[in-house]
Amino acid sequence: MPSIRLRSLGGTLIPFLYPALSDSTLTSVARRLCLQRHVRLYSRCNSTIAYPTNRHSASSDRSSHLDPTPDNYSLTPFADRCILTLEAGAGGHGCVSFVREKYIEEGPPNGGDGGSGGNIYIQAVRGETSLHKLSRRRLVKAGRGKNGQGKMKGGERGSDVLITVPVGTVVREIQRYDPIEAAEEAQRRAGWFGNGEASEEMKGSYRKDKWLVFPGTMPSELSRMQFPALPKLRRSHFAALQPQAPIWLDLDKHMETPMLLAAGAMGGLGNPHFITPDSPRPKMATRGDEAIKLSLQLELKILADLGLVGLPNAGKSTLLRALSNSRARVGNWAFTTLQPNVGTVVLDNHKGRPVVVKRGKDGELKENFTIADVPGLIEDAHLDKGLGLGFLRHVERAAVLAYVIDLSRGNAVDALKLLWREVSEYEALREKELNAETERRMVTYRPSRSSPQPKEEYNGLDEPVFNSSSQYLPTLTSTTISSKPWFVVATKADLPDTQANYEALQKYLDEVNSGVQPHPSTRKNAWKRNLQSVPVSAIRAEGVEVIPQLVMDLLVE
Ligand SMILES: Nc1nc2c(ncn2[C@@H]2O[C@H](COP(=O)(O)OP(=O)(O)OP(=O)(O)O)[C@@H](O)[C@H]2O)c(=O)[nH]1
Ligand SMILES: [Mg+2]
Repeated sequence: MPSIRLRSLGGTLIPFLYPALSDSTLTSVARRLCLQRHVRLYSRCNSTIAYPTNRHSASSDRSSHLDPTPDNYSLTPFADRCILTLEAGAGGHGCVSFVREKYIEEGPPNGGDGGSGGNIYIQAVRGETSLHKLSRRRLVKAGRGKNGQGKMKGGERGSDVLITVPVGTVVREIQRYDPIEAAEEAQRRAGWFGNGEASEEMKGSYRKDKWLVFPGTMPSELSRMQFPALPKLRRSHFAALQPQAPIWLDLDKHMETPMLLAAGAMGGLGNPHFITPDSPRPKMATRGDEAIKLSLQLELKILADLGLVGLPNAGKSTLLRALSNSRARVGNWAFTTLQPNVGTVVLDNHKGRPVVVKRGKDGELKENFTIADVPGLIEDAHLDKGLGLGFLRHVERAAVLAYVIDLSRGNAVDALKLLWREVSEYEALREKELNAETERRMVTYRPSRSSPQPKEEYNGLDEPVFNSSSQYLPTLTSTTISSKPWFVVATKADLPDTQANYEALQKYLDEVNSGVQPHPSTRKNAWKRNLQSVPVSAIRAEGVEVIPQLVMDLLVE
């Protein structure tokens, strides 16, 4: 089949898009893009794209992928925020039991200890993409330890629970109830904790919530029974592995092993623990401890390499389909996309030489990169109009941003400025939020494993303790949006009368490059090295070939 360089279809010259630009201007665009390779790509694309006479035969698969019917899409349940309550496992009760054997009339005590409660772990794993399962679950409880049994049998440990989350999840603590800390606090307030010993008052009293007695003990007998002092509060040895309170984790990497969030409580003590010379057959055991409860907020911020930002109906999802195997929904109306879509662009198709080869910053050969497509932004999105702003957090952490501009709808330069205005507003909002959060974290309340304070120093107020060390503070900011590398994808370039719009857009970017025009974000440290616009027809997959190389070049910056 002959390959056709220029062909008129519906008044549009194909390929590629703007033949007027193809010889002189295109070479200069390519130079601007530092894309000598791309010229090859362009020219290869020009010389190899061949349109069959019947457009719908050979290319029907491809075109139906890029211009699908509105119902041809895959929709996976998605949630990017959720609040979870975690309850580590409570401890099992200790057992009151005695040896019963022939010829041993009153056997010694042999009640086993209760098992400790299960732990709750978290792990960020690559395969997960959404928090929807957790948002439905709301309460996560680890297993309770089993009770101890006779013959000195200790109770089994409660079952652990593992929460798996997508890579990119940020975990923040909202509330915490630590029974040990609460008990220590209560003791301190009551003045029992002067020298770390329980006072005489605590001895001899029966507390239903702490003690278990031999079954069948009569109330009258109970009142005569002498109870020893309650054993010291114990933390499970796992508790040392819990993250520092208040929890703030940024799980931005795949984790090989789970991380402990909440350790289970200790089990109660069996009756042999309470043997004294005066009471060789104690009829009491302690109940298992209550476990820690945490309320956490989980927020997913997708970690894609390229984020697509654009007005509704600009063609973002079509572009994503053209670059990857994504089945994002496409439709000729605003807000077709209601939740973020992530697609993966495979650079090495494993058919001979890789299409694009680049080593990442860490020297690792990159075989693919990911693209996040989010709902469109509209004017005044920062005033909570439309959907896009709420979803901008998913492109906030993308390494490179692509502003997708529809060339067939109004002035492309105005559209780009509008997008930047909204993105800048979002950035300002985020900065405020981060500052407030940093302040909040600089003032932390008494850490959970604090040693009891001497009585005279304790003034009875819940006074915040200033945490002068910042070593536990995680890095709060990723790169600000305006300082990320970015470029413009000018879509729908196949439509008539779009060429002038594209030229004006590129002229504007050149002027920003050279400093004649201010950066559209109006920020000081905004990125403006080699600003470029790439004209494409996503619906025909024309011109999109240069994007992977361009992204890879910018990723290494
Ligand atoms: N002619 C032409 N039409 C396109 C092109 N890209 C997208 N379209 C059409 O533009 C319409 C909108 O495309 P989408 O990809 O859904 O746009 P979007 O930016 O994802 O829209 P929202 O999800 O609503 O923000 C669809 O009817 C597409 O077929 C293109 O390059 N050329
Ligand atoms: Mg879309």
